[in-house]
Amino acid sequence: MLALSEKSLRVEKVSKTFQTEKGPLSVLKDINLEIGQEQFIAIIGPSGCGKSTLLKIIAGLDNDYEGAVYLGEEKVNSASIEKGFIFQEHRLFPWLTVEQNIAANYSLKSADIRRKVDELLELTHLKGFEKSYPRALSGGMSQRVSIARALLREPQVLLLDEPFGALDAFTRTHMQEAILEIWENKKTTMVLVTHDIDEAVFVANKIVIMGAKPGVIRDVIPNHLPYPRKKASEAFQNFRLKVLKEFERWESFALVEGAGI
Ligand SMILES: Nc1ncnc2c1ncn2[C@@H]1O[C@H](COP(=O)(O)OP(=O)(O)OP(=O)(O)O)[C@@H](O)[C@H]1O
Repeated sequence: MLALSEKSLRVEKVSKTFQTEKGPLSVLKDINLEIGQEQFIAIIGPSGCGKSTLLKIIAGLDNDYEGAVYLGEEKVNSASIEKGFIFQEHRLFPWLTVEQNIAANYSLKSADIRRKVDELLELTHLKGFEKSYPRALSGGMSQRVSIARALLREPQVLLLDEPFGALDAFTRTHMQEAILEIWENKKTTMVLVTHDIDEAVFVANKIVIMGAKPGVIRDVIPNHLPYPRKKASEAFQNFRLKVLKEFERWESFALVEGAGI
């Protein structure tokens, strides 16, 4: 794999308004965020607060907004291989095998691609399934194929939009461990959107709490729990409670704000 250069991600004063039938809908307001290389950020927030919208803007999939997003010195204004995007649903090609899905528009006949695909099959624990078709895979395996496909493009940043949301609790934990293994191995910057506070505390070293209407950043909480983390440990539970309290504090604040009290 190519060595990654020093590049941090900067979101500067990003605001976004959708034009809807009912008029303009302000979804994001003055979002500022600095994500250092090799950081693992989790973004949590109530439904509809603009998490996915923010992730799409960071990815360069949406360019119709105010403010700016920088990757290193460069302004992000289009989707590029520097930013891999993982959606909640896996989006695999059903007519291609696992290895063909990972290679996608690259040829497996190239020795370099073959070597990289083999390395990723190993890393994502898909060895033995390279000739299988998506219909024969579980949800967790399919999502690992999507992640391997993104990693083949050697992204600087992996943007994950609720990637494990559709999985059962057991598979979810396995996937959280898998993504941490990938992070450790590839040193890719990770930005994960999740509804699950446990998940955020388990994987991230920085937790961003968003509020809704319009979407704003309420708080950024560093997570210094050492890896590997144990969900049943006292330290984990204490920190989880701290994040939960913070989240609920902002939620009740938002209710009061919304009620105009
Ligand atoms: N293309 C669009 N046109 C109009 N409104 C939109 C559009 N896309 C999203 N929205 C609105 O913007 C707001 C934020 O949506 P977004 O999907 O970013 O929220 P979210 O925090 O990711 O939600 P969830 O956690 O439920 O996935 C919502 O009110 C949504 O209805």
